[in-house]
Amino acid sequence: MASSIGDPSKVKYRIQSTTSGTKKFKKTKEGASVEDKKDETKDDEGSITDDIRNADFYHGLIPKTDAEALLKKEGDFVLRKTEHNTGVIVLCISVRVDAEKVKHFVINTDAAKNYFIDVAHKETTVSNLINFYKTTKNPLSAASGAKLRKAVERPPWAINHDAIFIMKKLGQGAFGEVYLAEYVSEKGREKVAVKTMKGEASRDARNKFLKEARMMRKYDHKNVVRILGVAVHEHPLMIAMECCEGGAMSSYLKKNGKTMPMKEKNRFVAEAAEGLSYLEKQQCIHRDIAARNCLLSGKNNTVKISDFGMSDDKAILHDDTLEKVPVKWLAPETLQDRIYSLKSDVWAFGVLVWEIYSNGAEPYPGLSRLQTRAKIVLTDYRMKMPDDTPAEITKIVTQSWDKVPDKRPAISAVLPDLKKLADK
Ligand SMILES: Nc1ncnc2c1ncn2[C@@H]1O[C@H](COP(=O)(O)OP(=O)(O)OP(=O)(O)O)[C@@H](O)[C@H]1O
Repeated sequence: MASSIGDPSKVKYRIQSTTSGTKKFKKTKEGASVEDKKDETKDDEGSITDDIRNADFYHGLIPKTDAEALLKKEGDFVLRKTEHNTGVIVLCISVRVDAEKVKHFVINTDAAKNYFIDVAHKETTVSNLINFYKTTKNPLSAASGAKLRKAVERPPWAINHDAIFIMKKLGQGAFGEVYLAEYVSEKGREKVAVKTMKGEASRDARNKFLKEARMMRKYDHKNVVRILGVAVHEHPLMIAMECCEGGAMSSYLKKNGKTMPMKEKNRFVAEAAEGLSYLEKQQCIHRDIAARNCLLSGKNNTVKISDFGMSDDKAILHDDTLEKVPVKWLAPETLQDRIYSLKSDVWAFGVLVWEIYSNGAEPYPGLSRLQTRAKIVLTDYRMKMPDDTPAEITKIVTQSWDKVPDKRPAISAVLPDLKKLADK
C-alpha cells in the first residue's frame, strides 16, 4: 500500500470529481490522510464500495475480451465495470454459460440503493447479491440459465494503482501521457514506464488502449518491450511496462547519428531484426515499425520494439480506416489496397534501416505524404541508401522493398547475415 512506502517526494494519482460530474485526476503526495482516502473511495465511478473494491474477483474496467478469456469453465464469473450507455459506467457480472458463450449481466440499483439483476431479488450490497446467486444456484435470468459457481481472481497482470508512483513525464502517447514511475510489488521496487489513458476516453478508445496490453502480454523477448501489467481499477487506466531510459531510437539517431560508429548502427539493425523475427514467429503483424517505435534500454542502448497499439495476430489484415497512418513506412499494397501482413512489416523494416543509416532523417526527404504515396504506387519509386551503408544492408533493404510482398524475405531469413555484420 502507498502508506508503507516512505518517500514523500513521490506522487501517486487519485481521482477527483469535477462539478460537471466528469472525473479528472490530480497528483497527491504519498501517504494521503484517512480523510483523503475516504474521498477517493466516494469519488470512484459506479459507487464501488470497499467490499467490492478489495474483492479478488473484482476486475475494474477490464475489457470484455480479457474477461471472457479468464472464464474457462461453466459457472466461472468475474465482477467488472463497463460502459452501459455512452458515458454511464455500471457494474456487471460476466459468467461463462457454456464452452461457446459468456453472458454479461448489469447490476442495477433502485432509489433505495438496493442492488439487483432481476427485480424479483434485491440485496443491500453487491457482495450479498453475488453470494445469494452463488449459494442458491439460482440462474441470473431464467432465459440464460447462467449460474455463478466459481469467482475468478484477478490475473497476475492486473496491478493496483496504489503500487504505481509517478515520477516524471517521459513522453506523449496517443491516449495520454507516458511517465517514468516506480512500481512496488512483492519482488521489490522497480522503475517502469507507465502509459496512461485519459479518464474521459470513449469505450472504443479504452478497448484500443487495452488491446495493446493484451498483445504485449503474449510476448517475451529481449528485443521487445515487456509489459508488467495493467491498472484498470480506476482512472487513469495505466499500462506499466519495462522502462527504456534511452528513449526513442529516432531521437537518439537525430542527436548522435552523425558521430555514431558504423558498428553501432549495424547493431541497431540486428537487434531490431531479432525482435521483429521473434514477432514474425508469433505471427504478430506490428503495423507501425519505425525508428520512433524502437526504444533504447540499458547501458548499451539495447533496441526494443515497442508500441503495439496497431498490432494484430491475424495472418492478413484488411483495414479500411487508414486513419492517421504513417504513410512513409507503408508498403505499396497497404497504400493501395489497405492490406497489412508480415511482409508489410518487412517493408517497414527496410524504412527503419534507412532511418538508421540516415541519422534519423525523415524518410522520402522533401516529399509530402501524398507525394510519397503517388511516387511509390505509380512510379515504383524507392529511396536510395546513404553512400556509406554496408553493401549487405543495401541488398537486404532492396529485397524488403520488392513490390511483390511474397518476394520480400522473412526477417528470420536475413537475421543471420545481419547478426554476422553486427559482430564484425
Ligand atoms: N517503455 C518505455 N520506456 C521509456 N519511454 C517510453 C516507453 N514507452 C513510451 N515511452 C515514451 O513515450 C513516448 C510515447 O509513447 P508511444 O509512442 O508508445 O505512445 P502511443 O500511445 O503509442 O503514441 P503513438 O501511437 O502516437 O506513437 C515515446 O516516444 C517515448 O518517448
